[in-house]
Amino acid sequence: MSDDITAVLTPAGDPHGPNGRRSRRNPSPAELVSAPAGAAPAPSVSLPAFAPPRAGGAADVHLPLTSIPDLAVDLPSPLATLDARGITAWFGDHQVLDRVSLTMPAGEVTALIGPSGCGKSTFLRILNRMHELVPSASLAGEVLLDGVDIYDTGRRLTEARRDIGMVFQKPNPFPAMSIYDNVVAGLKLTGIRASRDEKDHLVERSLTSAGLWKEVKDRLRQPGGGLSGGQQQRLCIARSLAVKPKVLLMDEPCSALDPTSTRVIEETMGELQKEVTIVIVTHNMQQAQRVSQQCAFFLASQGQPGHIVEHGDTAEMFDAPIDPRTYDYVNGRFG
Ligand SMILES: Nc1ncnc2c1ncn2[C@@H]1O[C@H](COP(=O)(O)OP(=O)(O)OP(=O)(O)O)[C@@H](O)[C@H]1O
Repeated sequence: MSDDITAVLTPAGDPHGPNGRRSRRNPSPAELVSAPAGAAPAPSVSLPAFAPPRAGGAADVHLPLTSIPDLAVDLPSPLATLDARGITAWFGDHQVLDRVSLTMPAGEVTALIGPSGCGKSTFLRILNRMHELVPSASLAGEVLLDGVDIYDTGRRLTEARRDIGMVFQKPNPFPAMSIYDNVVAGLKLTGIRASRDEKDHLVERSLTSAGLWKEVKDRLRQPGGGLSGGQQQRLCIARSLAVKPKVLLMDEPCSALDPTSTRVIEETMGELQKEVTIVIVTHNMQQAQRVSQQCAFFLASQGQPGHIVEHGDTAEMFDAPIDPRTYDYVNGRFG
């Protein structure tokens, strides 16, 4: 990526529509940096189904790159709590979540568990406004980051994405781009300027936090695609960390990895939670127990939309769940 790239940001428009539903808008490059490898960019859409037309349509706005002084220094982001309130979600007319409320406390790891199709990933994607990339998607409810609604019309989409990063199931570094450039890629795409020294510092800091620095410090100019799967996933974590998010969302981050790489990522999460609040979707009950302090059990039963059956302290959820369905699920009796 060249240094003179101009960040092209697409205004979010009004995410609220009639009936309290929020709906889709055009993807920006900042969204595409966090999109899974191989995922087709969301189609360019004119106007959301539920939002009133805006004069002039969704024209791109070229914003100058801005320097954010606190970004590239050692100061950690203040730990933040993420609060989802009454989240209901649809794909077209298909309701997939029903009034899901969950507090994900600052500095803790919250695990989302439940059978396939119960809406865990949809919920996760709502937490950083990726749900709206799907053309038919809409939602109702609030997502508060330290009390501020990330869907508020006064907040830029890129701001929400910077504060709430995402790591996907399949590692998705830019394969031909160097390890160094992979880490700093998010800066330009979120409109942040940093000096060479700041970038050097940020790369070392982010790779160290992601548990990868020692393995790659002598080959930072080699392509990210040359790393092993587990290393690539940690590179993606480093890329997310480079913009100093307050929350890191992880959607089955170890499901494509071998047990050794999985253990390294889990250890990395243990260190990371000191500087960032983590929400992880996992099908691995042992992993949920190992890495999380809070746990939420989702279920979509008998054609009903997904909802939370039970949530709370992870040890209690596994040792003494209140609901018999939770007991059955965490003991492998279904799902
Ligand atoms: N892009 C989409 N378009 C239409 N329906 C979708 C889309 N993505 C998910 N769904 C539907 O939403 C529901 C919830 O899916 P979601 O992927 O959130 O569940 P999940 O619990 O994460 O499942 P898994 O554990 O298998 O990943 C499912 O019925 C799914 O088919």
